[in-house]
Amino acid sequence: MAEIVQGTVVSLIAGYYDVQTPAGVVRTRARGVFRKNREKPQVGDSVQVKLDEQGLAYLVKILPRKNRIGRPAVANVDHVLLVISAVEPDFSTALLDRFLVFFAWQGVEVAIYLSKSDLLEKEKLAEIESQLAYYQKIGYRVYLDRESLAAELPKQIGESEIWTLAGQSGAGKSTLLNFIKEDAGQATGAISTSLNRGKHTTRTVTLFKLGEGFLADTPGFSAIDLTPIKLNELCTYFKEFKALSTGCKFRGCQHLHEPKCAVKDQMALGEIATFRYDDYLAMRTEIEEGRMPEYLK
Ligand SMILES: Nc1nc2c(ncn2[C@@H]2O[C@H](COP(=O)(O)OP(=O)(O)OP(=O)(O)O)[C@@H](O)[C@H]2O)c(=O)[nH]1
Ligand SMILES: [Zn+2]
Repeated sequence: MAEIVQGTVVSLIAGYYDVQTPAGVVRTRARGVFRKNREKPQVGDSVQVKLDEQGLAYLVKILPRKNRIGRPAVANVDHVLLVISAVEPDFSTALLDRFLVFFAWQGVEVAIYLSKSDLLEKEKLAEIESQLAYYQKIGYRVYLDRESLAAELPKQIGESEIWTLAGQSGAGKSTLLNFIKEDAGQATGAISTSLNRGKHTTRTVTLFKLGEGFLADTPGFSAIDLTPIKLNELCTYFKEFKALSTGCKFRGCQHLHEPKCAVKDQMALGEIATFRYDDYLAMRTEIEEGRMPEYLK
C-alpha cells in the first residue's frame, strides 16, 4: 500500500529533495508532472510525499506558497531574524526601517539582533540601545547579544515555522549563523563550509531544525527595493503609525498635512520618534521617485 505523508523540503541535492516528515528526513524524487507544469519544488515548500512498496519516495504535490524570499529563495518564510550592526557598517535607523518596512510589506515578522556591539564604546552603544528600546516598545523583539539570542531563539521558533536571516552585507549574518549552529550542536555542513563567497555565485540553502521549526543556514539577502510598495500603503507598514491611525480624523490619513492626525499629535508629545517619521518621509520620496537612494546601491 502506498502511503502519503506531508513534510517540508529542507534541501535540494543533485535532483533529490530532502523532506522533513514526522518520521524523519526522507530523500525524494520529484514526479515528472512538475517538469511538465514548470513547477519546481523549493526549500521551504510544504509538500506531499508518496512512499511506495519498494521503499521509494516521490514528491507528488506542492502545497500553496505563502511567500518566497531571499537569494537563494526560501519558500514560506514566517519570520526574519534581522542582523543590524552597531558599526562596520554603521548603525542607522533609516537602514533598519527599510528592512522592517520591506518585511512588513511581505507579511513576515521580524526580530532584531544587534551585532558588533563589542566594537563600540559605551556611550555610543547606549545611544543605539536607546533607539532599539523604541523598537521594542512598538512591538519588535530585540536581542543585544548573541548569547541571549542563541538561548532564546529555539523557544521563539514555533511548530514548523521557517526563519531566515537578513541584513546588510557585512552585518554579521554568517558569523551569527555559525554561532547558533554550534550552540545548537549542529556541525556546519560541507555545503556551508565550501561556499564560494564571491558576490555573484549561487549559494545553496538548507533548513536545519531549531526549536519546533527551522532556520535557513544561508545568510538571506542584503539589498532591498522598496519601490514596488504602494505609496498610500507605506504608513501601514510602520507598526506604531498603523496602531494610531484609527485615531486620525481622516480614513486613509497619510499623516502628512491632514488635520487632526493622531500620528502627528503623538509625535508632538514625544510618543512617536521623529527619526521614524523622518524615515517615513524619506521612503515616500523614494517610492514617488521610483528609485533607491544612491548610498544604498
Ligand atoms: N567584533 C565582531 N565582529 C563581527 C561580529 N559579527 C561579525 N563580525 C565580523 O564582521 C565581518 C563580516 O561578518 P559576516 O558574518 O561575514 O557578515 P555577513 O552579514 O554574512 O556578510 P555577507 O556575506 O556579505 O552578506 C567578519 O569579519 C566577522 O568576523 C561581532 O559581533 N563582533
Ligand atoms: Zn494621521
